[in-house]
Amino acid sequence: MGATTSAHKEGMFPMERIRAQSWKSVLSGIGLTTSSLECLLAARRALKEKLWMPQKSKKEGSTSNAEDPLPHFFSLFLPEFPIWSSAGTQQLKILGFVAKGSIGPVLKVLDCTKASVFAVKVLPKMEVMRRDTLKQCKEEVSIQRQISHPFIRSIGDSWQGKEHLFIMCSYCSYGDLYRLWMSSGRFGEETIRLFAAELVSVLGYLHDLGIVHRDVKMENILLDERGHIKVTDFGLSRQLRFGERAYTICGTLQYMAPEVLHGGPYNHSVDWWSMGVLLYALAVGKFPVAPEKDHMAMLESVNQTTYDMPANLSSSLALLLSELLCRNPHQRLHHLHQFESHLFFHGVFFDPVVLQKYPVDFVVNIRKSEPMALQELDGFCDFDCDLSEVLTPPSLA
Ligand SMILES: Nc1ncnc2c1ncn2[C@@H]1O[C@H](COP(=O)(O)OP(=O)(O)OP(=O)(O)O)[C@@H](O)[C@H]1O
Repeated sequence: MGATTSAHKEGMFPMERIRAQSWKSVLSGIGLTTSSLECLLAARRALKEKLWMPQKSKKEGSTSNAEDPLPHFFSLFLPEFPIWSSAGTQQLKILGFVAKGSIGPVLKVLDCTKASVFAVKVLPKMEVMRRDTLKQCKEEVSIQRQISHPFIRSIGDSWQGKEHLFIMCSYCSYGDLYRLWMSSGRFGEETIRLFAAELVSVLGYLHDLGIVHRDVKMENILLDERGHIKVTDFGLSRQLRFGERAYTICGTLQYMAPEVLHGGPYNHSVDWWSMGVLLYALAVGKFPVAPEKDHMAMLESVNQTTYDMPANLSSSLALLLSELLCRNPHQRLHHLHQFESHLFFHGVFFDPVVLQKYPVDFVVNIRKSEPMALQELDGFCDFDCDLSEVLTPPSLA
């Protein structure tokens, strides 16, 4: 549900942006041309031959390849993804398959040297290139390395093998908010208040650093073993200097603010709109505006729909939702002090230490009765093997 999209065309007018969607222009946008992609593929083929036929090279009397230039298929992903030898991953034991990400699977692993469990996101390099998400993957790692917050999933390590990129981070045993919402339906206002306060604390922190997340949605909010949130997926995030505006149509259609759907200009306020969509769905059990086939139709729908505010919502929550789902970004709530003084948050301290003090009973109780199922991965011994052969088709479909 809710696929993430990005137009990758900052600084252009909407119609130009749409016309410029040919794959050549997309490639040039990340510094790759058609011929450089061909070079890349050739380099990859040559590399494969070299790596997969070491015996043959030795027999033919080839010397050490230590002076060879770094093949493209490695250097493209540096420095965010350093090269690890397979020996480097030997202390990692794969415990199971967690979920299917948009590009590749997420695995649960045990780091035997630290005796701790992590999640490893596995991104096939060819798929990253094919989908033009190289910049996104590198951005995800570099932004996550700059930030540290109790309600943001921390990144442990990132590296590359022959075929894949790997991002290792703290493991969130209760899955994501979307799965919880699907299994439980509407949330009570106490739980919404806590999640909303935690999310306000994260977005306030990011915005103070100039970072706009641009893909706030239930699937990108993980839950730790005490039920607290861990915001993830910084692949579409961007740092905006003071007064700077963005223009890229990106994010997840149903969560996009009208000014994003319009093609900008927009700023950090778009994250507050997305938070409004998310809280509305948690409280009401459905999205404020039904999904449409593309961003033009979605914009029309967002501009025309007057969303229902069910009578059973408290007036303070209804007020908060309407102030977040405000089409005019200048009138939308966007300052921490506006939340601190809001009726819905009466008595709430926006301090992560205080917010984390108690486990979130609602989450813990649901997860106790419905533990997360992990698919076992028999025979998965090499991190860099062909994943499609190891994972059964239904989970990767
Ligand atoms: N650290 C983690 N602990 C537990 N589960 C995780 C973790 N990271 C990711 N997941 C699970 O894997 C899913 C996909 O992860 P993630 O969102 O990082 O991948 P993605 O490829 O960026 O997907 P998308 O672009 O669709 O958001 C998450 O929705 C979540 O269910």
